[in-house]
Amino acid sequence: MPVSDSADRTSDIGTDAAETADETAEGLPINELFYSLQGEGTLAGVPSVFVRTSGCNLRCWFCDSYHTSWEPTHARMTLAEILAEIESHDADHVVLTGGEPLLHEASTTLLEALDERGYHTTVETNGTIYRDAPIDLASVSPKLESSTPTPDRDPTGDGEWEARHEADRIDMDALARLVESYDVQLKFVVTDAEDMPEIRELLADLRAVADVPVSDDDVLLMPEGATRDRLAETRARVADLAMEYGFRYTPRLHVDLWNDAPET
Ligand SMILES: C[S@@+](CC[C@H](N)C(=O)[O-])C[C@H]1O[C@@H](n2cnc3c(N)ncnc32)[C@H](O)[C@@H]1O
Ligand SMILES: Nc1nc2[nH]cc(C(=O)O)c2c(=O)[nH]1
Ligand code: SF4
Ligand SMILES: [Mg+2]
Repeated sequence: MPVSDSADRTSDIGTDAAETADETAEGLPINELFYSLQGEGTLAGVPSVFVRTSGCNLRCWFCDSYHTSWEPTHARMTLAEILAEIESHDADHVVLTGGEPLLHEASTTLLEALDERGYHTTVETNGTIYRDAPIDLASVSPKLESSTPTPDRDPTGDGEWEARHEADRIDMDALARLVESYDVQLKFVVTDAEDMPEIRELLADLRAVADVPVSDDDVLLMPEGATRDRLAETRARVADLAMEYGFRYTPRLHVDLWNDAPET
């Protein structure tokens, strides 16, 4: 269902502090809600309902969900409306994504309601926020230095977000709590070999602080690219890097199938 044109659209939200419990009653800012195939990660190919919240605490220059981060637009939906829309599709997997879905306290309430109804839940998160919720797969995509919106790569301005993004993109405590609490896949967006030393350092730091092992099997390299043309430039290089380093490769099936169309 396209929800981005709804009349109750409000202005900018969710770019600063996490939302409070008071706001839970008002539901969630939803950019889009649609049925598709999971395009990324270990569940690639699984029919799933996607719930995309709006608002993000980071600003990756390459963000393929521009209208949840750089220019957030949304309709607020109550949890009852979201659940009814999910239940109208014949799927047992739900993917909660964004934007950054864990900014919102109400994401926990939604996940609890989905769990009660027997859904498998995947949460797509940048790994900077921990919440205690029934999450079957935490699909964590920590952001590398190559994601930072430097002035030459800023899609809207002159690098105004560079320092804040750089300061906030890794929170080792939140990452450790996520890997300790949930089944996790660590899904790194990779462009070329320059990304690899940082991935190895991040894994070493995480393994030093986390109380559970972090297997290379749970580390996925995903080619950077929001369009078929861009993926054609990055995917073979990233596949080679996965083989060289012994990590997994994940495709972006939805980009192959539907390019950059909304609600896919
Ligand atoms: C839009 S994000 C929303 C969830 C969360 N904010 C995050 O970044 O993980 C969903 C997924 O798309 C990935 N992504 C965003 N832009 C991308 C791009 N241009 N190429 C490849 N992956 C991208 C993110 O890394 C993340 O795994
Ligand atoms: N088909 C499809 N699969 C996805 N897996 C993760 C996505 C996301 O944006 O979080 C995504 C998405 O946007 N579309
Ligand atoms: S963290 Fe996710 S939603 Fe936020 S800007 Fe980066 S890719 Fe986009
Ligand atoms: Mg996507």
